Amino acid sequence: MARCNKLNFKEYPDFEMMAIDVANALADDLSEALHHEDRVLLAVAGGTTPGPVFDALSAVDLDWSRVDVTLTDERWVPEDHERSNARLIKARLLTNRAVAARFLPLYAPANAPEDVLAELESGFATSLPITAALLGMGADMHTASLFPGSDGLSAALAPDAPILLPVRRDDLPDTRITMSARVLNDAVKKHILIKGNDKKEALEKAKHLPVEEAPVRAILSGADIHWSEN
Ligand SMILES: O=C(O)[C@H](O)[C@@H](O)[C@H](O)[C@H](O)COP(=O)(O)O
Repeated sequence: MARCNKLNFKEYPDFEMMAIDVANALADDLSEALHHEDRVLLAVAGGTTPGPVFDALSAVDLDWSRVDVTLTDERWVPEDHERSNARLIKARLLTNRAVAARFLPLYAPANAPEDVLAELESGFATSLPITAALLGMGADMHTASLFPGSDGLSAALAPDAPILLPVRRDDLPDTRITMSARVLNDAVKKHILIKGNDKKEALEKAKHLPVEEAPVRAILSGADIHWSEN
């Protein structure tokens, strides 16, 4: 993999090739870990970019019955809501061969995440650390729901942060729940999937900013960055 300013940066000629390559990389991470672990944990971002990765990954032949699948973050909306990441994952990833995987949700019916945080975290009691994480990034340098300027960010960046935290910012339509930076960064393998020149430039900029302004920095160390222009 080519190195770009010390990041493990891989550039692809098009998004389709990138999606297939990233799906294969995730499948390799999981298969390798399944040789020596009873169960493995895959954590994936939602949003608009990773759908084609999920399509390819869901068709891979591996022992999905020993795979737990969760989200790096979620919108605090019911699972049938159009902005629900769980809805996306169930439609695009937990299908085909991957239908045998076990889903660990970051949402439970309650008005606010604070009401059910303990219950949600208990789902991870025996699953952490994350075996493989597929993360995205916004042009504002957020990753998962670690948003610059949000309520909850400094707690989520703390070295002793809990597994899950609520995050709010006035301009976000939903309350978010996110895995803490500590838990995401502890993933055995981290893949960051980004598309477009604006995000490539944002990533370059992030390396020179404090983590509070560029939260993606918290998970960059050792991560493989996968980028295509279109
Ligand atoms: O559920 C989410 O929205 C995320 O986990 C979030 O961090 C996402 O990865 C970025 O916002 C990039 O989103 P896009 O892929 O839509 O650009």
